[in-house]
Amino acid sequence: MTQFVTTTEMLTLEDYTMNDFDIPQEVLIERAAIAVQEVIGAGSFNLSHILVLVGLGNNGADGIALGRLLHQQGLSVSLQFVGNLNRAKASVHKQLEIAKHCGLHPSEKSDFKEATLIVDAIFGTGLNNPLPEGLQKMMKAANHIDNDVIAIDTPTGINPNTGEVMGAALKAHTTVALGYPKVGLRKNQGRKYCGDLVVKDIGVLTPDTFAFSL
Ligand SMILES: NC(=O)C1=CN([C@@H]2O[C@H](COP(=O)(O)OP(=O)(O)OC[C@H]3O[C@@H](n4cnc5c(N)ncnc54)[C@H](O)[C@@H]3O)[C@@H](O)[C@H]2O)[C@@H](O)CC1
Ligand SMILES: [K+]
Repeated sequence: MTQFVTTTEMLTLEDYTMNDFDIPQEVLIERAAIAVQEVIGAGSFNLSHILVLVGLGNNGADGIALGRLLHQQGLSVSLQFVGNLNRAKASVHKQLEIAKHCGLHPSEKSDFKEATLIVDAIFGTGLNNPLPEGLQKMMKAANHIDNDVIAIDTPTGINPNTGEVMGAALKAHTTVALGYPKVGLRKNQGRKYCGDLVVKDIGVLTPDTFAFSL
């Protein structure tokens, strides 16, 4: 049976992996990106133009790394930041530098309708408040466009612990859960918004003695 986790449990396991085993965060981010790239490759998505919506935390960093891998595959990729880059985590700046070295630069506002596939890398397990109003509008508008959406880890706007919609949420065709799926994906609206749930190992380690709460 699939093991679901709370965000606190996921953070504990990520810290254990990075601190007790000295596995750098960049390794987990790269593996997250490769995992989503594999799901995209195995699916029947239209890859004519891929729009990656990038947030300011580690979920965004996963998205930039994925965008870079898809760009290096020869695909047409736009990276669009959601929020002010000046407030982004160090992991986002680091991934952006790498992407730029590889020839992938962030785009100004993109037309969602031009994208045949949207990657949702705005918020993951860090979402802890209702989405800002502007973002709620963007999510509602995007839900009316008929293109596939792949969510990295969780669909943006879904509370990863309760499955509730935090103001608005982006409906995914497929959600690629990293390490373990978060419990909100099987509760309330979380189940509907995540679409097909694919769980991928990204090398997060779990102590033998770890007591899962679910
Ligand atoms: N912890 C790690 O080192 C790893 C995390 N990973 C990825 O990182 C994600 C979690 O990353 P983060 O903890 O950085 O969080 P997110 O990237 O989900 O969110 C970024 C930040 O946004 C802020 N925020 C939350 N709700 C908001 C709201 N409504 N309006 C505005 N800002 C808001 C919070 O300060 C949060 O830290 C996971 O879902 C996964 O995709 C993976 O890359 C593996 C490694
Ligand atoms: K996401």
